[in-house]
Amino acid sequence: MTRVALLGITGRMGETVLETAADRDLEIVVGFATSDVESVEGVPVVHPEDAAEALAERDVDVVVDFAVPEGALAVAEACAEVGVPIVVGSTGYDEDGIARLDAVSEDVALLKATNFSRGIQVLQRTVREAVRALDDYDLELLESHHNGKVDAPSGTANSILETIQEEREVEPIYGREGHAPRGENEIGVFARRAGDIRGEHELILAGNDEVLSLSHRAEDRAVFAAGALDAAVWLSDRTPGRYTFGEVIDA
Ligand SMILES: NC(=O)C1=CN([C@@H]2O[C@H](COP(=O)(O)OP(=O)(O)OC[C@H]3O[C@@H](n4cnc5c(N)ncnc54)[C@H](OP(=O)(O)O)[C@@H]3O)[C@@H](O)[C@H]2O)C=CC1
Ligand SMILES: O=C(O)C1=N[C@H](C(=O)O)C[C@H](O)C1
Repeated sequence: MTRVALLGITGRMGETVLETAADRDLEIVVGFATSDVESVEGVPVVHPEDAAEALAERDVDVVVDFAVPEGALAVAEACAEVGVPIVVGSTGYDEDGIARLDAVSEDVALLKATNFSRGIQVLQRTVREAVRALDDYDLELLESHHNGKVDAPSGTANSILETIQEEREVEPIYGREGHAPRGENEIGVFARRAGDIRGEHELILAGNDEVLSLSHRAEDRAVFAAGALDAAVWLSDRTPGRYTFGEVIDA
């Protein structure tokens, strides 16, 4: 049975991962969070500062992160110290954060994905094909999330943008106002925050008297939790390096 540590155990995703783990052949043996709570659903909660000690003491096989970059980096560096693989689900990294994750992956297996739904993985492949085939169509990207989300645009929207930029030179414009004629290579990127929307992403490609819309809607956070736990089990016995969720799906 895979022994998992859960970073962000007190959060929205933490709660869903605990529920999803209950039906699987794995055990959440410790959680990390900065709040002053002793346990969540019977799982002991430890401050990220004490992560290295807790990972070793509780014989953890793999860490799953749904927190914030600051906390994830601290725990990822503890993973590197004690040799525990980590699945990184938190979003909102800057260049320095990405470089620190790369350094961690020299010592342990690290899998980072901005979205653990299988549908988004397929959407990404479809986006690449559509952008290649319709190479002169205008592109616009929209994402919608719950009102508690702190990073914008979403990690997934940024990943979709990266895929597009691998195929075509585009200049992202984050919202428009006033006199704002569309530049030839622009891609408008828009973020909505409302209610408890689980996560919606849409790319439109428009030209030649038609509009192609590629979209995805997560209906429950369980889709992300399930994907992350699949990734955790898959990653737990891998050698050091960077891995992708696409590899888990294709395995
Ligand atoms: N890759 C994917 O498929 C998905 C990614 N996400 C990402 O997961 C992250 C969490 O989302 P969500 O659960 O909605 O967010 P919440 O705000 O509900 O939860 C955040 C969690 O992080 C913890 N936390 C906050 N600050 C720190 C810190 N400095 N060190 C350690 N832990 C900390 C919080 O606990 P406390 O305050 O007690 O420390 C809490 O448990 C976000 O980045 C989101 O974008 C979300 C869904 C899917
Ligand atoms: O914060 C969320 O909720 C989500 N975050 C991820 C992101 O930033 O793309 C994935 C998903 O859309 C839900």
